Amino acid sequence: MSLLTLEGIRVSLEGRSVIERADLAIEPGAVVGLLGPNGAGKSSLLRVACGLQRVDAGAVRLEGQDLSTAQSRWKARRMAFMPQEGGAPPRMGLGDLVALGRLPWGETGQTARQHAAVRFALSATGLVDLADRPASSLSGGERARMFLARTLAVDARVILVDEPVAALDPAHALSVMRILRDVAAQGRAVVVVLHDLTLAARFCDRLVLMTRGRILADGRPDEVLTDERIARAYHVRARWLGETPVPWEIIAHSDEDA
Ligand SMILES: Nc1ncnc2c1ncn2[C@@H]1O[C@H](COP(=O)(O)OP(=O)(O)OP(=O)(O)O)[C@@H](O)[C@H]1O
Repeated sequence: MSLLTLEGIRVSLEGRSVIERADLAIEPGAVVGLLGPNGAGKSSLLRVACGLQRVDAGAVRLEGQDLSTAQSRWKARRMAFMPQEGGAPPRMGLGDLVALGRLPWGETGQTARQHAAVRFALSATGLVDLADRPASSLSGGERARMFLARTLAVDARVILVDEPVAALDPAHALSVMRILRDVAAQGRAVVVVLHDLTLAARFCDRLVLMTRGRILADGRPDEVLTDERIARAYHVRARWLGETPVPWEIIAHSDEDA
């Protein structure tokens, strides 16, 4: 059974249609990459998926239950969302901010920080040594990893992340994509908005390509990322040079064996 389904979603904002019609079923165990040019509706669709965006038509179901009638704590324990803009970090330490991911479980303060999910999130994002730093003192990339860590700390079965690697250097981008794969392999469903087609093709099991509020294609990376579709969606020409649509790809950290 799908963990998360979006059925016949339509959204308009300030009189403009933002999502024309979208149907999506998300299964556990997979990383789904949500792609498309700026303004295609990716963030709007993620916000719909986690119940933050009102819809004009359609329904979202989480574990078969209509999200609009689901109890908020039930929802918050099952679904974690990392928005594109994490906002200015409040005046607190990084470790405490990541521990906020435990709030849906009724844990606060030190008990939350001691939770295995928080320790896992800090370690997976490479932030253990920064846990006592004020969140406001972090670099853009460290901050992005902190917000991802807070999302992972929820220990939710559905993880929705909007552009988690946009601010990251290649090594950290690689780490984050591997984390997403690892958590999906634990039987979770991961939906990740990406602009990097190389990372998307390499790490996602499935890609959903959006343009102008519609889903243009949905399938395996090699099925979705055709020259014709890349041109249609992004208005760029891509040349397929074998395994990936670019002549090189980042394959591992430099201290790892080839
Ligand atoms: N609050 C709003 N009011 C009016 N229009 C909005 C609002 N939020 C988003 N939009 C519009 O909806 C469309 C889709 O926006 P959305 O943020 O979902 O796109 P996106 O695919 O995530 O883009 P990007 O890659 O630039 O992040 C855009 O044209 C945007 O201008």
